[in-house]
Amino acid sequence: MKEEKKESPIGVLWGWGKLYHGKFIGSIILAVLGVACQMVPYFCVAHIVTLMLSGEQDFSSYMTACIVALCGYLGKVVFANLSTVISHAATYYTLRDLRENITEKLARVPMGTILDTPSGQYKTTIVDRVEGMEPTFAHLIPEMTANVLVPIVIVVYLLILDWRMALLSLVTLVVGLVVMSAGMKNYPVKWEGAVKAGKQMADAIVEYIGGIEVVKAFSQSAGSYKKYSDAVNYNANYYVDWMRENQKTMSAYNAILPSVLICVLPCGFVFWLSGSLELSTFLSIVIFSLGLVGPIIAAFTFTDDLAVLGTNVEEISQLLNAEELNHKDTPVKLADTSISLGHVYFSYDGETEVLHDVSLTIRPGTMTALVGPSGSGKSTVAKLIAGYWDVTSGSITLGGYELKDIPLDEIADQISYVSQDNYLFNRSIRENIRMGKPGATDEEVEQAAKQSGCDAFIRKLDNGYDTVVGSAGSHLSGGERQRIAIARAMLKNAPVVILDEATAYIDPENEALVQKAISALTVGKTLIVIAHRLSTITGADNIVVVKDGTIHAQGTHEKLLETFPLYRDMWQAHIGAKDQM
Ligand SMILES: Nc1ncnc2c1ncn2[C@@H]1O[C@H](COP(=O)(O)OP(=O)(O)OP(=O)(O)O)[C@@H](O)[C@H]1O
Repeated sequence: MKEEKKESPIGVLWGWGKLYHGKFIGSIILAVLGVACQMVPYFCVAHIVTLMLSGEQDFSSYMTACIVALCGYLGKVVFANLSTVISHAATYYTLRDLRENITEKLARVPMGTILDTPSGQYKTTIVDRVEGMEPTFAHLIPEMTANVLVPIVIVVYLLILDWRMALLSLVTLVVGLVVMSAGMKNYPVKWEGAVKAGKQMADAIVEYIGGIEVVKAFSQSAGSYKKYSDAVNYNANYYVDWMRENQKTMSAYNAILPSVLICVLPCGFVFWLSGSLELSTFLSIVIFSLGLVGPIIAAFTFTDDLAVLGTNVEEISQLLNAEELNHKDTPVKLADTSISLGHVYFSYDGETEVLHDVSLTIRPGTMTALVGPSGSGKSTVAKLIAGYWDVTSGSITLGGYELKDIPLDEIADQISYVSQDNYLFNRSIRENIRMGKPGATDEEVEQAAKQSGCDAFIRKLDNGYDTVVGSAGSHLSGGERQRIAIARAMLKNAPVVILDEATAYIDPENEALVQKAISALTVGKTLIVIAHRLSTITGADNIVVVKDGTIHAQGTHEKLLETFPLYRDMWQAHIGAKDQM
């Protein structure tokens, strides 16, 4: 098989910034001009030395050289700053686009991929790793290019002046490079380990904070905190060990690289004494050699960034290239809201099959209830219909079209999925409800809240509809969160509504109200309900009994009571439980 050629990390990076190539190229040109100007004072000093040695007495010649040197210095300051400003603008726009692309991508990958990844990892990639690209984009690209290019030009000039001295000025550079490459040999591997340690730490802290209620309730703070503190300690020790390992080579490198004169001076004296090197050339070369050091050291400071680039780019690319849900983009015209499942098989992990040969027809405008023991696969069926995952085999159609032929946003427009743990964002109640229909007026939002029976409790809150609900709606009770989620779905007014245990948290006092609201919401709609409380679905047009990932029976409440013992048992258990309440 032909192996696909992998693009270099710099190539990938350059591709990410393609909208801003003009700016990046501009910043490189300005940075080159800046470093070139930085070298001007060295030329001027060399020129002054030559003038002095030649016995020049004209004051204006010296002053001209000083003014040119000053201009060079000012030019360096202006060009370097302009380059930095432009490269940073291009960089932050690129990082913004990158983050937006990642979040857009997350909307297109199967829910399973997202749920199976600890949220700490997403935070690390989207926030830290993307931010880690800043030095590369804003500094490495313009500054390293400039700090490498200009010394090359100077070395060429030195070669013209005296090739022996030019080579001697490069000796410490070459030795420094060799020492550094020995030290950097394991850098990418080490950085990969550091990334892993960082991720472990992020996962541990996200888990600890997320589960803090459980931790407190079960007095396990020592135990669960240990996982976090272990991760933090591991991370710190990892960096300390790494630093210790590198200390000798880095010290040697730092000592060798700037000491250019170590060869230039003694050998220069020998050549001068032997008459093969002019004094003015010798002194000019000494001055230029010293001038070389600054840009070269500046260029070498980016080697760390270069070494970690591969790992960072790989991590971000993995997210950007994650497998997407298999859906077409061409809009379709759905005939109606009929839904049909044909011989559907499904596995979350590719190993354990959760649904086996499920076939089901849901007519438009009807109510279908999925009932069955816990873990039987009811939510899985509902989520497959909502397009959260692709089926492993078999087909699901909506309005006559295969689900995978309908664009994802069109499915989202057609279906409202209300579950028992609908997420509320840390914004006002008004904004949370408005998510059902962006652009809805305040009146529409309040109307939906009234219909879902939450207007009264919202008005009792200090800030009414403008009350901020806290992280994940933590300032509200389970039942309140639930009703807001129902209001959101009401506002959305999608033709297909899936209620996955949506009334689970509603207290008996509100249940009648919410049931009434749900009835109003679902008039003329295709409704799929998953309910443990069978009394809420006795009026369904079709009740589907799911057990062990297959459909065991379906029909009306009366028909199932008559013909299907498992349903009869479930009904008896439900009635019994109600009686005991
Ligand atoms: N994201 C997931 N990844 C892996 N397995 C899952 C996932 N979600 C559910 N499962 C498994 O799939 C099976 C069916 O789960 P599902 O949630 O569909 O059942 P259910 O009938 O809706 O249960 P309940 O009534 O308790 O909500 C279970 O064995 C469950 O452990």
